[in-house]
Amino acid sequence: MSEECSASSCSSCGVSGCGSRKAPEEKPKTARANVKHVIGVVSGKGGVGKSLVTSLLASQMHKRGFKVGILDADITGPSIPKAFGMSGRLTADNDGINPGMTESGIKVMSVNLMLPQEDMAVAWRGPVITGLLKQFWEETNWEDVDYLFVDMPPGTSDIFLTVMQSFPLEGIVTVSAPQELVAMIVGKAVNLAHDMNVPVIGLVENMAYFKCDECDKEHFIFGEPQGRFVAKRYQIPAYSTLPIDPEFARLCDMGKVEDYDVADKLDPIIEQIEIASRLADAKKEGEQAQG
Ligand SMILES: Nc1ncnc2c1ncn2[C@@H]1O[C@H](COP(=O)(O)OP(=O)(O)OP(=O)(O)O)[C@@H](O)[C@H]1O
Repeated sequence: MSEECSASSCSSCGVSGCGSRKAPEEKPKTARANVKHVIGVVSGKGGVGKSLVTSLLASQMHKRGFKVGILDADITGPSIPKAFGMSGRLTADNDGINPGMTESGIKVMSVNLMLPQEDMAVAWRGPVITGLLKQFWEETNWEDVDYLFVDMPPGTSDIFLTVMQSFPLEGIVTVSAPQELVAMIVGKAVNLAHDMNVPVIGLVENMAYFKCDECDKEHFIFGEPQGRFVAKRYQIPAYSTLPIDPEFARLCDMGKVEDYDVADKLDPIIEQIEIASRLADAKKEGEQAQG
């Protein structure tokens, strides 16, 4: 029998018995074993469209027939449930916490699915957030997931470091807005990822241009996009641009982000994610063959 989670009654999820749940090694099985590939989506700065890109990548992978999950690690600014129009509270059972499910079937774990009201502020200190994130990873009943996308907190805070250190990230996709300053900040995240041995798979330059309905011309409002040069500078193998599109904001507000037709705009990133996964699978098979 499932019971409801409530973050208001406990520093983490508050499910009765949850706080005294046994240590991971004593649990029958963590869902972790069935999550095949974990991809982080990062940005050096807030508000550049990281959650939007996470949602679009997850939706695209799901449309390609993969089983997909999103772990919303942006604990103090969670926006994934709203973008997918999810409400209601999570449930838990003896095996762990059951993730929420989007309309199309993407699994989602987010603190906003634990709060009594979606506008309730999360003013928790770092160690509490760190504990919650580890719980999200270790104690969620993800079951079979081909690709788990982690919407990381913006910047390079201690929470960012926790995710980088505790989650088996196969690679990260970094999101930038067109201003050079933001690109420079992205460079910090990229350098940190390199230091932590996590490959940077792709760079998405969001809000790179605006396409006029009338003349069908692309206007580069913030000047010529710098992302291609940034990608080259940091040896990031895939690069995509997304336009400023009021439809994004409209669909996110309506909770219908899955309905956005991103066409082939993110294909270079998606192809690179698939290449990274194939490499990781081959590496695992090689290690298993060696015993
Ligand atoms: N290309 C775009 N065109 C129009 N609106 C956009 C675009 N990208 C993002 N937005 C809007 O900007 C807002 C911020 O986007 P989003 O939440 O994805 O940013 P974020 O980087 O995840 O922010 P934070 O890290 O602070 O949570 C949202 O309302 C989103 O709909």
